[in-house]
Amino acid sequence: MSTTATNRALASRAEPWSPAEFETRLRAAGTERYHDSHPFNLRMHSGDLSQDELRRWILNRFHYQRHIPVKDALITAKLDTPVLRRMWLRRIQDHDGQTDREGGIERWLRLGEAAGLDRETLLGADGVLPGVRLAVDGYVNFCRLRPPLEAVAASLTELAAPDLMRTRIEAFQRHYRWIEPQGLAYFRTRVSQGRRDSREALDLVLGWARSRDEQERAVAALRFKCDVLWSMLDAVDQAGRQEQR
Ligand SMILES: O=C(O)c1cc(C(=O)O)c2c(n1)C(=O)C(=O)c1cc(C(=O)O)[nH]c1-2
Repeated sequence: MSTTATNRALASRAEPWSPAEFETRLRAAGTERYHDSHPFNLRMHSGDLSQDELRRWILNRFHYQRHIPVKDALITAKLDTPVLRRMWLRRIQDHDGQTDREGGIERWLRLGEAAGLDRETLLGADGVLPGVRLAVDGYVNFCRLRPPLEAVAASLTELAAPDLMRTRIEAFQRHYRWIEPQGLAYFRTRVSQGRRDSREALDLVLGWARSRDEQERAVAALRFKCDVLWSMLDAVDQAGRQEQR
């Protein structure tokens, strides 16, 4: 038996963690390797990114943003009650809006414009780095292939996202004044949306994961998602360093 299979067999026999301990482990998994401590994010927050580096990040992160509603549609299709589907459908609407010219994707396009990137460039996706494409594909396919428990647990990186948004807004206002302030609307909106989304997802995961094996799968899903976000920044960071040579 492989190590993973052996661990699973042992986990399936172990007592489940108490709800409090499970929540503590989830929160720890979501913060230990969260991308707020990635060197690229640290440089962003201390004002050390060049205009090109920040534009490259905005363009590459747009690839992630535009796939969030796709992965949320895959999750919605797995949910088996109207209440749950309605809850998850709202996430798609948050990103896609109810009509043209609204929603999170539109706000991200406006962030790009505020930073001097036109929407055709963002939508054309020519500058999306291979590592970013793979990381985003990895996340979308994870949500396509895994059960709802793991797909929803993967979204729990959002537990830490609202704090990061606030840090980012302050950093942009202080260090990157060349970005027009109305471009920051995306981040402002995500503070409350992220808080609500992560609370809902946490309640689902705490309720669904009954056995120790399920609890461990949820924690592993969250670690995987941290790796997705980390790899995207690795790719963006590396591209900047190559350019400087
Ligand atoms: O800028 C960020 O650092 C950040 C992180 C995350 C995250 O932690 O997954 C999301 C977002 N932003 C975000 O804007 C967003 O809409 C979002 C959706 C999800 C998700 O997994 O469902 N994560 C995130």
